[in-house]
Amino acid sequence: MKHYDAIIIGAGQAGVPLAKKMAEAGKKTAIIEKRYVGGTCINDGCTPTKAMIASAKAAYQARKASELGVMVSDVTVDLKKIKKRADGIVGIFKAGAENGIAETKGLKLYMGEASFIGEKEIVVKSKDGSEEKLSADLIFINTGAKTIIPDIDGINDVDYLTSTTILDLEEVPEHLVVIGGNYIGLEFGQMFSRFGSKVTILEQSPVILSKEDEDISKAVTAFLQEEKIEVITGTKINHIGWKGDQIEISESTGKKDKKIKASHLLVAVGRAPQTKNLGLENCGVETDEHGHILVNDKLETNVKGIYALGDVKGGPAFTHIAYNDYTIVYRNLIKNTDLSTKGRPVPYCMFTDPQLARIGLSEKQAKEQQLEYEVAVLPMKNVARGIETNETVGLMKAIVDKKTKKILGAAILASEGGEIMSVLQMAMEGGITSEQIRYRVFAHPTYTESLNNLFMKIHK
Ligand SMILES: Cc1cc2nc3c(=O)[nH]c(=O)nc-3n(C[C@H](O)[C@H](O)[C@H](O)COP(=O)(O)OP(=O)(O)OC[C@H]3O[C@@H](n4cnc5c(N)ncnc54)[C@H](O)[C@@H]3O)c2cc1C
Ligand SMILES: NC(=O)c1ccc[n+]([C@@H]2O[C@H](COP(=O)([O-])OP(=O)(O)OC[C@H]3O[C@@H](n4cnc5c(N)ncnc54)[C@H](O)[C@@H]3O)[C@@H](O)[C@H]2O)c1
Repeated sequence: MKHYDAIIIGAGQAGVPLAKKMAEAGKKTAIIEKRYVGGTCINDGCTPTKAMIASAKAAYQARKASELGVMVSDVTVDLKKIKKRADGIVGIFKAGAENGIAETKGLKLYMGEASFIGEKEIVVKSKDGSEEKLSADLIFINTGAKTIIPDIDGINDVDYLTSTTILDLEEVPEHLVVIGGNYIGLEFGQMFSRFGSKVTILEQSPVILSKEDEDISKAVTAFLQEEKIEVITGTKINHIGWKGDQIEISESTGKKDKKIKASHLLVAVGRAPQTKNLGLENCGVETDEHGHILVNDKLETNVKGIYALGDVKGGPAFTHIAYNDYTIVYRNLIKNTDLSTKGRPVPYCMFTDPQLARIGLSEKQAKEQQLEYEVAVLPMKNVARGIETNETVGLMKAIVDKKTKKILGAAILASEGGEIMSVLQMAMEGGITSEQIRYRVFAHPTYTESLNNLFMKIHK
């Protein structure tokens, strides 16, 4: 059995940089990957979807170009070409991650599926059937998550798509029905609508984006409906089956029963941690009832020397959180810091157009916590930059502590919302108040400049 100082299971957003840094710090390190180096983000998540969303936006803007006095006729979409571009970008990013591993001295990549056979012992099973046993003093689990297939009658009899397999389509679906009205459902739903599909979103909660404030959820629903996307909420799907060459979805909303026929069905109801086949019973690492690995705020499991990072440990499932997990674990182990995940900001951005970017508390959460707060709202139709660029859909909203005027949270539903939100995140981290932002000088005419006007709602 080969012994290492450190083994990383999963070459995802935490695993790759952690493996490189551990090896550079002089630790004999192995990283094991069962599928593609780079994990979900690079291969089937952020990278291909954001590349394809850029194509969808180009199609949308070309159709709207006449509003800006630019005449474009016959906008057509070539999904094969869009896919080729996205695949090309994925290829470059993946090769970058692979080369980074190959060029790091003291780091060995094993391609195969890892599972525990003892507390600090692992077997790697390769696709060719060969097996190798490894052991290490430190083990880091970064195995990510995969699509949940809900327990709906008949679903396994039809050819449904997931966020991974939908990336292989080369023809635009005639009618795409999406189960789930959150990040994946809405990003793909709007993308394919802009490519030319009829799109229906089916969400079981009374609203889409049910964790967000009501005004935000309503505003997103409104712009999706404006683009002719059908949004059905409060639905219960009773059965899914074939009807000729179409997929038939039988659902009830309230007392109304409906059958919807679709050429394609996308399942986007969340993701589950990849812990089932890890043999955790052999090392004693504990999980919660959903299979997420239980960790403390230093990302240590209940077994000394075994850590879990990224999606597999539950909580917010974003690339930047997985990456931040690596920086915490690495610095604590190698740089003797005492960092934790406690109180770290959790920004996120849904890449619909306009983007929905969030940081800190929502109004709903501020109310639940019985905080004394004020709310500032600025519609994008009142933002100079938005008017000039013809991007007037959405709103900026901030929650401010009534006494200290510190920003508690923000929702920026705007073109480049993610960038605007990051400015507010920095203000929150630096303790800059809403009153200071109200009077700060920002370059004109930028979206950020409108933060003056947003906080004018409070500091009149
Ligand atoms: C369609 C889609 C779009 C997304 N868009 C965004 C976005 O815009 N922004 C954002 O922040 N996040 C986005 N996400 C989420 C983001 O991709 C994840 O949060 C992120 O990839 C998590 O990183 P990770 O390192 O925890 O896991 P992953 O990146 O999933 O990596 C885990 C790796 O472990 C490997 N593995 C699993 N089990 C084993 C085993 N037993 N042995 C060996 N290897 C194993 C897997 O093959 C995988 O390569 C998106 C996700 C999806 C699905
Ligand atoms: N831009 C981004 O940061 C981004 C983009 C895509 C994905 N992601 C990550 O991917 C993860 C998964 O995203 P997701 O959208 O699949 O999951 P999600 O858990 O965020 O949302 C799933 C939605 O499906 C609904 N749902 C569940 N069962 C249903 C049913 N039977 N019928 C109808 N609706 C049902 C839920 O109510 C919920 O609204 C998220 O945790 C997110 O962090 C992030």
